[in-house]
Amino acid sequence: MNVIKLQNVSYKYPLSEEFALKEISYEFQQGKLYGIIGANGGGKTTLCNLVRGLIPHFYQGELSGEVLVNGKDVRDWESHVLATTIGFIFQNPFSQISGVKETVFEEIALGLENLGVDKEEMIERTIKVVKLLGLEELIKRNPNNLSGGQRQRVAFASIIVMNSDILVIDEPTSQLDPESTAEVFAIIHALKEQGKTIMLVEHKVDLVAEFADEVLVIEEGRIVIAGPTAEVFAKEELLQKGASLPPVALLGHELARAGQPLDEIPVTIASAKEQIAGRMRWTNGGN
Ligand SMILES: Nc1ncnc2c1ncn2[C@@H]1O[C@H](COP(=O)(O)OP(=O)(O)OP(=O)(O)O)[C@@H](O)[C@H]1O
Repeated sequence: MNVIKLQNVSYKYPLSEEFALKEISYEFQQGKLYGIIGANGGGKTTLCNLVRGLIPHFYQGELSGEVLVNGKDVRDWESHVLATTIGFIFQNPFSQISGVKETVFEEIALGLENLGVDKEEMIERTIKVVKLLGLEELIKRNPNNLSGGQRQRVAFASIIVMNSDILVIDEPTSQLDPESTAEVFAIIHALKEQGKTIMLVEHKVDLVAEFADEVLVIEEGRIVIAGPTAEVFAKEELLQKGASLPPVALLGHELARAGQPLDEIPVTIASAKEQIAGRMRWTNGGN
């Protein structure tokens, strides 16, 4: 079942000459993780803003085509209802903390409090998310005194507690160190396992290759390549589209050029290891 359907969507920001999105059509299926990649200024954030209803509810501009969320056009959704249907996490962990709460626990519960959720239920749901993300040690801390990685995990908790089935995540690790990045991807993976539909804008293509079911490459407002992750990253022409390839895929292409092709272009480390180990067994057997 598709939860988001874009049909021939074009969009131009107010006062802008150029369309930021051009004739975009794609269906996002329930429970899948979609990696969105491409060069800077291609339109990835604009696509996120469209799906979460900021376009056209906040940004006016010129919008044509259909944008359906759970079968209903974004133009017909009330923006506050759409905001709880789609959870949104963005790149700057520092601007995602409200600044009005003194403990991490209260910060995570804030969205539920704003919705007027019953206190007992609010505490119960917050405790569940704290446990899920292993944030027990942080709950009494002041959210304003956390590191970037800790803030991003609290931002995820604040969204997860709302129980949205669709999550739009825009470059969540761009300001994080490798350790915090790994923690954030573990959370994203767990959310996918729970059946959430996830749109993830991410420049780190090796992580997209590990976790995404499908990948969309966006260049100058158009989807130029899209499909199952292994198929998309096997295409070397991605490099001409302003996107990069996971290092193992580059290795696969190099080996093919050197006349030693693997059975298929690997896009994950596991697949590369398996194929290279298989090749070594074969070589040793041949000696
Ligand atoms: N509020 C705005 N008003 C006018 N034009 C905008 C606005 N926001 C973005 N744009 C333009 O729309 C185009 C797409 O921008 P967008 O931020 O969606 O790209 P992106 O792929 O997310 O880039 P990045 O990887 O740098 O975040 C760019 O040409 C950008 O200058």
